Amino acid sequence: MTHQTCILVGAPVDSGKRRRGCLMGPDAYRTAGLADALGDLGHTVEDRGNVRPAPFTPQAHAKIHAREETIAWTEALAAAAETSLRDGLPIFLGGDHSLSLGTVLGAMRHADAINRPLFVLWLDAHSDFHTPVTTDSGNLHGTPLGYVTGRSDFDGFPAVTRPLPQDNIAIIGLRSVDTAERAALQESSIQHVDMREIDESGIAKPLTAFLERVAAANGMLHVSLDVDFLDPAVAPAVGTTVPGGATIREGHLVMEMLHDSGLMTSLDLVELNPFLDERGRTARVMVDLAASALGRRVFDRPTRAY
Ligand SMILES: NC(=[NH2+])NCCC[C@H](N)C(=O)O
Ligand SMILES: [Mn+2]
Ligand SMILES: [Mn+2]
Repeated sequence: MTHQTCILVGAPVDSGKRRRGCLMGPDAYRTAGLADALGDLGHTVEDRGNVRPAPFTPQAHAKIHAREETIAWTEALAAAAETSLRDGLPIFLGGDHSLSLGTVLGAMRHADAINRPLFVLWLDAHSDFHTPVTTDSGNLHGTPLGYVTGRSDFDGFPAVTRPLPQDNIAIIGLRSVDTAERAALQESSIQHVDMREIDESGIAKPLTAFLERVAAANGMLHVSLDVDFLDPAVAPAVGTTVPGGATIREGHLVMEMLHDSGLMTSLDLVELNPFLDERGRTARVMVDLAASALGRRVFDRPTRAY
């Protein structure tokens, strides 16, 4: 695809779980050379710096960690997502996965405004489909898909007036799903692809099926890439490692196919915890994956029509 305006939006959200460190993510991506990698592909790159939440008053909760802070981030990031989507292809530099409560909400508002359906591709070991009531951990990074699909009990968060249809979501890479999430997911019409299915059929098959649905609906496509989608052997800098994840090549194949499809309209890079990294190697892997999603390739291939 042709040259795009890539807008880097720092989202140093660290409130979605108890282990600190994701707030350093945006600067780790900058240090690992994300802007140059995209610029080298011929794109215009605009770094808008980091979003900041409006002031909030923390309250004590028996169960939910940092609820008010996460609400403030959700509002700020929804606004940033809506604005940046008007100007180009935003890449949100996380930050933990609770940032996607905001980025997906903003993408939903933008899609509504231009009257196109929004689709979401969730690349993750986890389904992040909890609500503040079903969560065992109290960590809101496990809830963004619950929130945007309109599940109940997100009191105090911006209202989700037109929920994202479950049919418009695919989760690929699953290998850690809590009991309450599993029940809800199996009752839902979310396309959910676990590691076994990837092992048996290859990752391209379920991804192709999803991209065909996006293309047929002339959809916008928000991609949310959690570091723990990858195997911890190749991407150790994440607080919620689960063995048996995607290989580097599976990660690149997904990104290359996304680029070939021409469908991706926004991207989250989430859960990088530079405090847990080994000399920046996970940050560099994530930058390389983003570059593949924006057109870096070994050889040109005939484009596949979806
Ligand atoms: N974005 C993530 N890394 N989510 C992990 C969630 C893990 C677990 N399901 C929980 O709710 O606590
Ligand atoms: Mn996640
Ligand atoms: Mn995860």
